[in-house]
Amino acid sequence: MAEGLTLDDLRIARGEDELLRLDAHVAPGEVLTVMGPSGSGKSTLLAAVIGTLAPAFSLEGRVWLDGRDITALPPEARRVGILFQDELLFPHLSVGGNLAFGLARSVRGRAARRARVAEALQEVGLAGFEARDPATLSGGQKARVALMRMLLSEPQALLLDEPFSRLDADRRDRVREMVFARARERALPVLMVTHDAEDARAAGGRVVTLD
Ligand SMILES: Nc1ncnc2c1ncn2[C@@H]1O[C@H](COP(=O)(O)OP(=O)(O)OP(=O)(O)O)[C@@H](O)[C@H]1O
Repeated sequence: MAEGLTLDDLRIARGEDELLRLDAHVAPGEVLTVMGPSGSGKSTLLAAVIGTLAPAFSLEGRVWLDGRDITALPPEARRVGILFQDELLFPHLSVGGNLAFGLARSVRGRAARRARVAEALQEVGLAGFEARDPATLSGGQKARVALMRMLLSEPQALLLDEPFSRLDADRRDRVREMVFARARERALPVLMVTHDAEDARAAGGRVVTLD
């Protein structure tokens, strides 16, 4: 199997009703945008890829990631990162605590972990924000922390579920560019669900529409 994310004749049904069918390969560094009306199954598709599909649904076909068949793996073993519309930062942890939570176990030792968190904050223009309470951040700052928390877990693919829709227009452009640039640098395949044609245009890749 090729590098990247492959949805190999994926079919999701609820009882007798087929909700969606998709056959697609997303190469490393490429963005595939999925559009479609409300209820067409966009979030359900992402749930199938991260491994959190509700029991009401059945799944056929396979999901491959960098040559591994991840279809039946538990979510934490898949190495797929996701960003949602809501950043979902842990409110009881500091910014640094949120990032340390995401940090891959392979980074060992207190000093090394601290350094990696500091570097991540620096990378998104938030140097020195370790002790801040997430509640005191702007929407764009929260989005950047969520992005780095996800990347620190060293995913091999990135899923985006309307991640920019809560941001105001100005921040949306900057955060979007930051997310796509990081994904390209790390050669991550990206699967993005959105209602926003501007997201699709900025991603620059192929668009599939669910009906
Ligand atoms: N846990 C669940 N159990 C049963 N049916 C569900 C469940 N979650 C969603 N559905 C149904 O599955 C269909 C697809 O839902 P989904 O959330 O994937 O759509 P969507 O395209 O993401 O919609 P939106 O654009 O509004 O977010 C809908 O008919 C929805 O009601």
